[in-house]
Amino acid sequence: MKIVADENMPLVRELFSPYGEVTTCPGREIDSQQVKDADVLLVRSITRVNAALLEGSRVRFVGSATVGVDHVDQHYLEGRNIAFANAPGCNANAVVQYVLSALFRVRPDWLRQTVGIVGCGNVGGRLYRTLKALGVDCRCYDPFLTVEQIPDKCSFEEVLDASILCLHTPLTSSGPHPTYHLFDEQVLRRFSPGGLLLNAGRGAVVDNAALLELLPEYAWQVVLDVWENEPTVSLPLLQAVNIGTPHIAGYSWDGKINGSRMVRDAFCDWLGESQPCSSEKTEIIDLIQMSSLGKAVLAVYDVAGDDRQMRAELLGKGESIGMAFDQLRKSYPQRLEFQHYRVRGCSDRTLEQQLAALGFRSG
Ligand SMILES: NC(=O)C1=CN([C@@H]2O[C@H](COP(=O)(O)OP(=O)(O)OC[C@H]3O[C@@H](n4cnc5c(N)ncnc54)[C@H](O)[C@@H]3O)[C@@H](O)[C@H]2O)C=CC1
Ligand SMILES: O=C(O)C(=O)[C@H](O)COP(=O)(O)O
Repeated sequence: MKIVADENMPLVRELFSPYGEVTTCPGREIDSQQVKDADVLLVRSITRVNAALLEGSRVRFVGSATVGVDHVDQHYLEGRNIAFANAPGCNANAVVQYVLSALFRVRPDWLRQTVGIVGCGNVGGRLYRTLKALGVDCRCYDPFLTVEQIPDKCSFEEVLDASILCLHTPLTSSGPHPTYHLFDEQVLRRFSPGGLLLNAGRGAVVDNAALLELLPEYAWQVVLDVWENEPTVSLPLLQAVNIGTPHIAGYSWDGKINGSRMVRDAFCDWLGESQPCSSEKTEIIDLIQMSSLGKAVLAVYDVAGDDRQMRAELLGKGESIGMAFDQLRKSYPQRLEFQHYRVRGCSDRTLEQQLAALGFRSG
């Protein structure tokens, strides 16, 4: 069996070589020539999977080690009887931890403010439960969920009244509630001046040109992990935001490995074989002298480092912005999630409980 895979899918050789011959290449270079005699195609979000790529190939299974599926023409795959699997929820912890880091970095007193969450699935729902455990006032907009699923469900108008807005929707352009440019000029103008807007869903959920134009007037704080027209992001917008990162919110090591494993497991199901079990030991790192929640979060993951690197690599790059953006993602350092950290010697009971709510170990 011939398996063609994005080289940025960690452990792909270890996980898939028991089933066939694995060839890897950069995701943006996967083309119809490379896949024409492949049986299996494994991608991440940067490979467009559609008729142009697959027509005439013998691909029977497509796996995407991602949550988002806007790069995959699932309708085409169904029509051609090509099996498809993605990795729902694989990196939800990573994105929640990115959000916490960004909030502590940009607005240290955010715990006392109202946080609006738009899109309350694996990421937004986990963020909601984490914030509730910390006692934060939340309101949630997700037209596909019930109030039983999300007790603080509210209308779109109400979510726009929050002082902090976190966007975690997929990118959709059809259906009853499409998200493409959901935050267009008119909607952005309804968001409180001085509010904090964070987008870690998909870039085009926010009209980036409108955001850039309105920013001076509304003095929002802005955190963007995702951008319209990635990898060619708008440099004026990067300069205008408080935190800008190269679509790495979900890039914890755990999240990326989960993605690869979930696709491998779905592939085994498709083959009708049992899923191999993994017996990996969790690496534990000790943290000491953590006097506050913000200190612990930023000690483990400080989003400001990713922001600095993005500015250093992209600003002044001219035509090679896209290459620099992709390179930052490809060479992203190993980032371990909070569950790998044990906080020692914490004498404050409330802080200990809050750390536990975020997934830190105690001991
Ligand atoms: N920045 C990054 O690294 C990452 C970005 N993502 C993006 O974030 C999105 C969300 O991830 P998950 O929570 O894991 O997906 P999910 O599929 O579990 O949840 C998405 C939620 O958005 C809701 N939704 C859909 N349309 C909506 C609308 N018009 N208004 C409000 N809510 C709407 C759905 O009902 C669902 O509950 C993904 O589709 C992906 O595009 C996901 C992981 C990492
Ligand atoms: O899972 C998703 O959806 C994401 O946005 C991923 O974190 C994107 O990572 P790549 O697939 O672009 O490496």
